[in-house]
Amino acid sequence: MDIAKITRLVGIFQPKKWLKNIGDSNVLETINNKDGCVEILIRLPFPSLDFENEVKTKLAPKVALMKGVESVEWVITLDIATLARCNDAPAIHGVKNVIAVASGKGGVGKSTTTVNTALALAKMGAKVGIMDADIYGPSIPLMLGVSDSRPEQYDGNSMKAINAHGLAVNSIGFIALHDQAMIWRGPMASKALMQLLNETHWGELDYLFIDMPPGTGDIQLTLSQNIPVTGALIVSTPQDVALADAAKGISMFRQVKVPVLGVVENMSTHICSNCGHEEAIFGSGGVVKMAARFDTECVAQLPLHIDLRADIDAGTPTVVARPDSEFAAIYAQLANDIVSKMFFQTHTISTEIPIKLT
Ligand SMILES: Nc1ncnc2c1ncn2[C@@H]1O[C@H](COP(=O)(O)OP(=O)(O)OP(=O)(O)O)[C@@H](O)[C@H]1O
Repeated sequence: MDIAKITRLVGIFQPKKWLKNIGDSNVLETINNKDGCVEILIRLPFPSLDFENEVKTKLAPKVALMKGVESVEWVITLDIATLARCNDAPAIHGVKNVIAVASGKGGVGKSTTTVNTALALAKMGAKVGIMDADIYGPSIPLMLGVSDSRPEQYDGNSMKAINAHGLAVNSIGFIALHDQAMIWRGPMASKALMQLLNETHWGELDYLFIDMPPGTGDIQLTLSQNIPVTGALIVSTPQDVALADAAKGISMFRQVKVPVLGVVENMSTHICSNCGHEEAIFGSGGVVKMAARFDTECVAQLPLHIDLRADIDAGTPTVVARPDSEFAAIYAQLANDIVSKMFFQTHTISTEIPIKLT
């Protein structure tokens, strides 16, 4: 059996599409050969459903047909890269990459999208967390079924993130009464949220999602400037009023040089749970058009469906409650697309010694 040929085959297959620079992160780790039983170890810098699918459908059959190859075992492991943060902001202790999820308008499904996408990414093997920064409606604890929990003290001066469905979670709702948080002035709210971010012991995370407060005011602007964000995801419904606000969100992130990963169209159509009839109650095609106008793209379309609402209200989001559903598949593809986009649109940095903001 010709190991060099297998190496070449894997080499030709992967750097073209999967890596900007093969020297950046060696995807092909080793090939072991024991009497025709080949073990191919691949190390990916981000979780990828697409890569696994292509290995299975395109590469594996070619290797299996090679002379002298009796059997092949593919081992795909993750060694998630730390990517450049906007404005070179200092890192959050233990956190490799930060994804801000924002919406211009409230109630469009930003938290629902955050929770399901984070869970989908965790299912793909990444270590994921969520910080609920939505002072106007901190709903993440409820959505993950941990609203009665409280973060424990850690090290005397920080709190330990709660574990919910395998995610590390902390919420402004755990530490401030809802009515109290809502009336905070801009600087007070931003300070409290930065404290929550930096004084939480997140553990080792590959990706931390930040569920931002809706809107594009002072608080949101200050947060986008101070949080070491790798990329931002915008959520909108296809309705004109929501789109106008989502466009303001894109402009806000661009102003502070945060790369926008794309726009999720939530409540794209309504699917009747009785007859399956699909209707574009908020209009159709709005997000695709708006995203194109702002030189970004619509990264996913989720319908308005009773299961998505009922699952999350019960504290078991759809990705967990119905892992084989079409909705779970859409969130998995969304998670897949944003992490690969982040990887390709920026550069890898070393995991530096983090400096805490106070
Ligand atoms: N695709 C969907 N299908 C059905 N219900 C949905 C969908 N997306 C969101 N919802 C429901 O709509 C309500 C608002 O969603 P969510 O809290 O995620 O919005 P939000 O944008 O985070 O709101 P806020 O502005 O309060 O932060 C929730 O009850 C949620 O369950």
